[in-house]
Amino acid sequence: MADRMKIMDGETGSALSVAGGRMQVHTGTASGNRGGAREFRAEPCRTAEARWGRHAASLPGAMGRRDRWSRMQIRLTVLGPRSGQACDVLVTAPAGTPLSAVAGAISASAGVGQPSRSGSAVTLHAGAERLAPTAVLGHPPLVDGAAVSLHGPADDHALQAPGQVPRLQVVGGPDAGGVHLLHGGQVRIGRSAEADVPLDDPDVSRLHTAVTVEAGQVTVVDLGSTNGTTLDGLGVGRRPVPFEPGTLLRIGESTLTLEMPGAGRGEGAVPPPPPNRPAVPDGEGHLQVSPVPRPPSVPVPPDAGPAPAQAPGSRARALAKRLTAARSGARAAETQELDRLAARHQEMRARRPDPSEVLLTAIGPGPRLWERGPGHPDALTVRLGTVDVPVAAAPVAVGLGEAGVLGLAGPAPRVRALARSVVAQLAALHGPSALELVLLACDEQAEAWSWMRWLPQLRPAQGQDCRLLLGLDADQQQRRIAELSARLELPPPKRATVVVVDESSGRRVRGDVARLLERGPAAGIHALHITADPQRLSPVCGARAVLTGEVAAYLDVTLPDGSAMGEVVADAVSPAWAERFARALSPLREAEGPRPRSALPERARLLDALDLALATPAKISARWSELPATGGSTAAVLGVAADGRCSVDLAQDGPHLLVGGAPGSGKTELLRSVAASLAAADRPDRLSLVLVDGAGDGAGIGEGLRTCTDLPHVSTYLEASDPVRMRELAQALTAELNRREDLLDGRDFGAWQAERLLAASRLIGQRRPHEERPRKPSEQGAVKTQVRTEPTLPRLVVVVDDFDALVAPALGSPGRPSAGSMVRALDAVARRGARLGVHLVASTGRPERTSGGEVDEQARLRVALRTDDPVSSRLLVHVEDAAGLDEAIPGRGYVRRRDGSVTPFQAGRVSGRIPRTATLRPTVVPVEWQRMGDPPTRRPVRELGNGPTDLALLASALQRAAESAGAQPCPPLI
Ligand SMILES: Nc1ncnc2c1ncn2[C@@H]1O[C@H](COP(=O)(O)OP(=O)(O)OP(=O)(O)O)[C@@H](O)[C@H]1O
Repeated sequence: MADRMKIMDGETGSALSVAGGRMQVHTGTASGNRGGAREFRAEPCRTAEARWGRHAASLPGAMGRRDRWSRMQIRLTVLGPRSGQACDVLVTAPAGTPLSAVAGAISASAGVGQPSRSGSAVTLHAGAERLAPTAVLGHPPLVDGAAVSLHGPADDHALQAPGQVPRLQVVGGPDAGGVHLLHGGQVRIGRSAEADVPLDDPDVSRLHTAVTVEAGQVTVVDLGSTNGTTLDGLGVGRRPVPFEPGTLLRIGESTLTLEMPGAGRGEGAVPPPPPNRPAVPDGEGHLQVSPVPRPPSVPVPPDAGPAPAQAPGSRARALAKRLTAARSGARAAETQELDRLAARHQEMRARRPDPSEVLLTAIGPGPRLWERGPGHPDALTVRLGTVDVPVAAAPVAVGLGEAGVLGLAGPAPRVRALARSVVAQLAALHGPSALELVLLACDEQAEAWSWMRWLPQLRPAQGQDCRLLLGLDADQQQRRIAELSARLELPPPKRATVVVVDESSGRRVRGDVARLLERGPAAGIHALHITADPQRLSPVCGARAVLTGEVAAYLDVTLPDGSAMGEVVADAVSPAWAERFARALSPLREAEGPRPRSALPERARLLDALDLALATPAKISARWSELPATGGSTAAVLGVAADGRCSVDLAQDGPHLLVGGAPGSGKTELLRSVAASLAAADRPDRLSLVLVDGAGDGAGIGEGLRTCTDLPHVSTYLEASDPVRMRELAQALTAELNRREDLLDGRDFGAWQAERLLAASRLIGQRRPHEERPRKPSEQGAVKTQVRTEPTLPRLVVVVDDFDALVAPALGSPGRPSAGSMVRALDAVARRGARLGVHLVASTGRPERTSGGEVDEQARLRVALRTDDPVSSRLLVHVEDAAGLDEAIPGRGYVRRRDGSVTPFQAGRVSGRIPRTATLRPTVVPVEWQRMGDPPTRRPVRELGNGPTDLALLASALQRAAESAGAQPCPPLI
């Protein structure tokens, strides 16, 4: 356990330190305050730590900015010194941490050395790049999904865009998706490992074809292959022929194209593609890609019929007949029709990106990244392969929206290669806000899907109890199916779900998959059902693609309209391709737009909301010194609203605040937060707090308002279980009201304060006309002191928890005999207080009991936390919404102001333990991806130990600030 920590406040020079269980608040020297330390016996708490990063990141608006302690979390793969040895690790560290801080732990995770090994003694590479120890975690290349190697430079699969170099792209076939840069000279393509461009295509010879780049010209020759080479359908022999961009090079079942970035494509050249999308590092391991609202890249011409790829096979065959007729010299009109068709297919190829385009889209990130939202015409449409009818390499695609369930069948390795291509298209073209992916596969197939662990769409975004939406064993499968099944009755959300159900090993996924496949599409849950045997495909598949042929390179496709197409060359991509694709996608995030108004954090820390995360005396003194000499502040921060801090001003919006809610809804905590934030707002000689625990339960440790008594502003604390003191306080409160009436002599508190301010400024300005020189600061200070020595009247805020227990005390409760006098005194405060600078902040657990009383009537500021019923909510804030609030989120509520507006907010917590800096220490934890579908092991929510709370930290800082400002707390009322 790390038991030493120090938090410095750079602005003020103050510090909080915890060492050996003792907490010290050191007064800063930057503002000239006296140095010193105040001590608490404290056990550092292990659990409060987890909240820190989450809260800081979750606060919206002004408080949602990433502060200097924001947390960075990335998943990396560590490649060990022996090839093939790799493990994933989760690295958590404060943003800005250098690699050297975790290099030792990273190498230890691969079984090399000790975690404590100095970072500079470890050499790490990301691809071919040697990483400097000063490389910053969370910034490229050390972002989510990166692979770092310990054994020297790794194969540079360059997760960067390929830039302006000519490249060969494998656009179709059994090993599609490759992007090969042509730097010059000869490049041999073949099945052999010796080939410069190896292709896993059984119909390709070991060394099949060569492409040569020389003096800016690109040529192609056949290297004596068995099955020959064609370029746009024309045979290529041993003599080099020019290879033009845009033409199709066919070898075996593979199709390749040449791309020459920056170069035109001859006559009628295609305009250069749009530039890649900017991906801005957020310093926390991700790259933010902003959405580009634009029409689909190639709009469908208005007069165009349905895309041939989705057209019935008969239609395609008819088009082919017309092609033949035209070739044999038919009329010019037919030729025109052909040209139109060719252009149309060019468009279709662009709309149905081939696997190499899909890879470039992820790596760029390319202009088409996540282009398809819910209304996009090609949403959920995926390319399955190509067919040479009516023109070469026409893409064949199917819309999952229409099909509902797409069945893919064939021998396991081949069908998974096809499925990889389909899933990759979905992930490249639909952002995580438009698409959720879920994987259900049996244990033994899991490894084949390991690449999916990097996809952002596989992360749970709807509160699912897991770290990735995986169902790899019976338990995970049942959980995922239960989560999805719970949505079957609901209308489809905007965000689609695609479930990948892999049963190609012959084993069935556990759970009611049949029901999910049948009813899912109507609820926006689509599926890919993958089997080895076509007979085992679900009968509800709306479209099917069955691998055929000797080496399962072709597809028989049945489209949603029932039409069929044969001899489709399947798009298939390798596991290595998929891994590279998914890692490129892993760090990408959709840049956050403005937070929706309804979005509130589940937890909020009051000190963050007060902008006092480091509550140091100097910071508080500086705040108080900005207040006018007289008057003061009655601003109280309640917590966080959707657009930032949620605060109220008792004097302006009140004068009184009533808080209601069911047991456990967070009333007491909110009252503590109000007391704490009032104290932070003004000096204890100008604002005095009287605390009353109406249910008399303040004796328990950490209970009631007793925990606030260290605030220097608290002059009086009372438990309602003491009838004698209760009667005394009731009398004292009434006497205080009378005293104020006399002093103010008919004026109200605000006017009296204004008069004092005027008198003070007169006093300061009195001698000015006769003076030859302006007053020195020391002389002004003397005048201010003189103003202060006149009779002062602090604002008084009476905070009463469980007011309902005073109104209707339980039979036999010790305070019962005096409760009536107390209620009468509080009623008087409610009635007369506004004019006299006396405010009431009261909570009620039974609004029906307190409703209609003076306190209820006079409280213009009203809060409803979760209520047991709509009636209580209505009694509190005139709307019923508080009855629907979640029990699991204490502190969530609505505030109603004088003007009738009702705003949801999350109350700031002040009794929580101070977040420890220990969590801000970098950690490197190995992760087993197959287990990421399990419920995450959570730190216990219960706070352990009795470490210092935020409230104690604030109270200590306030006491020091009050001392250094010479602010004497007000005398007790009793
Ligand atoms: N804003 C908050 N954020 C996080 N936790 C909170 C918040 N408010 C309250 N809680 C937690 O909820 C629990 C109940 O809070 P609290 O005692 O304030 O509720 P209450 O409404 O006063 O309950 P009761 O009427 O039973 O006294 C406590 O464990 C507290 O720590």
